[in-house]
Amino acid sequence: MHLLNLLDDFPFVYEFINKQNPKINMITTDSRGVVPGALFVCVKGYTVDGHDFAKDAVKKGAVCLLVERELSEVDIAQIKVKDVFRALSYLANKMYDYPTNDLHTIGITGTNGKTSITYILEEIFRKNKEKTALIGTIQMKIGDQIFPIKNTTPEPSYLFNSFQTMRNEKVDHCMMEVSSHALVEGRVRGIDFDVAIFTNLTQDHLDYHPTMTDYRLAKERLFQQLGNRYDPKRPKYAIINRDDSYAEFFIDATSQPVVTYGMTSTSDLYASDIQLSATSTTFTLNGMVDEVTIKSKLIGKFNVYNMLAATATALVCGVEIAVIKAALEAIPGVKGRFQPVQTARPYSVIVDYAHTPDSLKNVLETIKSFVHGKIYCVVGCGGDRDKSKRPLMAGVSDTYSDFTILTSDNPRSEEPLAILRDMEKGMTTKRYLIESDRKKAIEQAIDLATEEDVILIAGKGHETYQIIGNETLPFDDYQVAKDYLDKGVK
Ligand SMILES: CC(=O)N[C@H]1[C@@H](OP(=O)(O)OP(=O)(O)OC[C@H]2O[C@@H](n3ccc(=O)[nH]c3=O)[C@H](O)[C@@H]2O)O[C@H](CO)[C@@H](O)[C@@H]1O[C@H](C)C(=O)N[C@@H](C)C(=O)N[C@H](CCC(=O)O)C(=O)O
Ligand SMILES: Nc1ncnc2c1ncn2[C@@H]1O[C@H](COP(=O)(O)OP(=O)(O)OP(=O)(O)O)[C@@H](O)[C@H]1O
Ligand SMILES: N[C@H](CCC[C@H](N)C(=O)O)C(=O)O
Ligand SMILES: [Mg+2]
Repeated sequence: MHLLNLLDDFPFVYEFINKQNPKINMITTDSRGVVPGALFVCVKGYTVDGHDFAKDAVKKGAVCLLVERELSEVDIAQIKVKDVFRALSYLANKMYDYPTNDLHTIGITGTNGKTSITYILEEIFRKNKEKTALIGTIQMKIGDQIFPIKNTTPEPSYLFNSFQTMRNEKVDHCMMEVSSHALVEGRVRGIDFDVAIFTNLTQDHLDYHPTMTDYRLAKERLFQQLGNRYDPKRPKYAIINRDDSYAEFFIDATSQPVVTYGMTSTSDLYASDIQLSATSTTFTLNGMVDEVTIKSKLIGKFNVYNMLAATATALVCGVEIAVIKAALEAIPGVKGRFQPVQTARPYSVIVDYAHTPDSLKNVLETIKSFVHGKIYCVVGCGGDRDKSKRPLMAGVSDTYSDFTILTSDNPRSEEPLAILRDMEKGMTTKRYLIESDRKKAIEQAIDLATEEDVILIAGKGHETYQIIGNETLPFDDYQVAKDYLDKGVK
């Protein structure tokens, strides 16, 4: 597409510097990804300013810049706007030909459960013989093709480009996690979501959002955006966890039809007769469907909520309940979410991604409901992230497990022991030790465990790295535990 074409109905105030009409092949916010014919968007980041990379971009063949200030040192076309992010989502949407207008897109927001729900929905839609795509914390997937991802919710040029590929590949449903950061930064503006799901809201990211109210308002934006583009053939739905104490805010935030889920009959879709065990979860679905019993391999009450969200979504998308039941009963689990480490030992080791006080509490409560021995919890908190959750997470571990090993998560730029001292403030008993080396911490927990105990290794789930300082080192909780368990040591 030529630049003038891209700009012909540009709805923002702008200044056209070095007016030219080059052909644009792609849009990117990262100079390192520029190819000849690129439009390079200069983003003022938290750490560096993209405007400083404009010259690099030009050297690599960029033919146009989207800027917030005029750059006198380059002589290619520049579009100067007040807010590059706003302009970026508009231009990327147009450049890739409004891909979500023809792609069923499901957005999921909330503190916990987003990744889990994308995979449950993938299983359901695939059982329904559909082609799926998903975007989230672990990866982006189009059919069976896997693409690495930097953020849970990527920035608009990457997103709309990916949506175009999905549309070309005839994807029926794309499920994507929508983080609160993405909503604040406008990464998802212009996406025509068919369904927006709210899972829950509990403390996290208070480094980024000043208060819980700001955090909630960020998440509400997904529901305000729902139905911004009206298409009578594409009805919109907001799927909301009625049991969450913030549910009413999300119901009020949308003017589209609302479907609620929960564990009482006040919800449109609800679960009853919930039976939890170490290897399966059984419950009955009611409300939108005639009583249907589900026996799933997904463990814990929180996963019943995730299955309810996915079921309500699949129902409004027209999937038969028999197909949904078959999928819920088939899905083996989600990587790094309540994932047991395969071992012949007489105790269990579970790897989980709980990195908030609420998710840790849920997971430990679940283990408590079936454990016969003791619970050992290996847990840390990420550096350069919400500091106020550190003592809370340690306190949860102290309350719900028998023994805690406080260790490093991804310390990033922080001193590992300083993070652990913050966590230690939440411990009220002496049933813990501190070991900043995560490998040693996992091995110590295994050394301590005896018959019928459960070790929970929390916080890093699927992650295959550990970020210490500026280095990203290989590290995989599952593999570290498995290697030690397999060594024949006790
Ligand atoms: C706080 C935050 O959201 N930061 C995001 C932000 O980073 P930043 O502002 O520091 O960017 P920067 O490094 O200063 O760079 C500014 C610009 O210069 C560009 N640049 C930079 C270097 C270069 O050589 N050339 C170049 O063009 C960059 O591509 C960028 O466009 O823009 C970057 C590019 O899009 C993101 O990768 C980065 O996410 C970082 C990695 C991050 O950790 N974000 C987290 C907090 C986040 O967004 N998390 C949520 C999930 C939360 C959850 O669900 O739990 C998420 O959606 O991932
Ligand atoms: N519905 C839920 N309610 C509370 N906790 C949950 C729920 N689902 C999962 N969890 C817990 O939260 C952890 C993270 O789950 P998941 O990855 O699905 O959430 P997420 O919302 O994608 O997280 P992130 O914000 O990091 O992307 C799980 O490992 C589990 O401990
Ligand atoms: N999306 C979350 C993931 C946290 C995972 C935890 N392992 C950490 O690194 O803090 C974040 O960026 O805050
Ligand atoms: Mg996620």
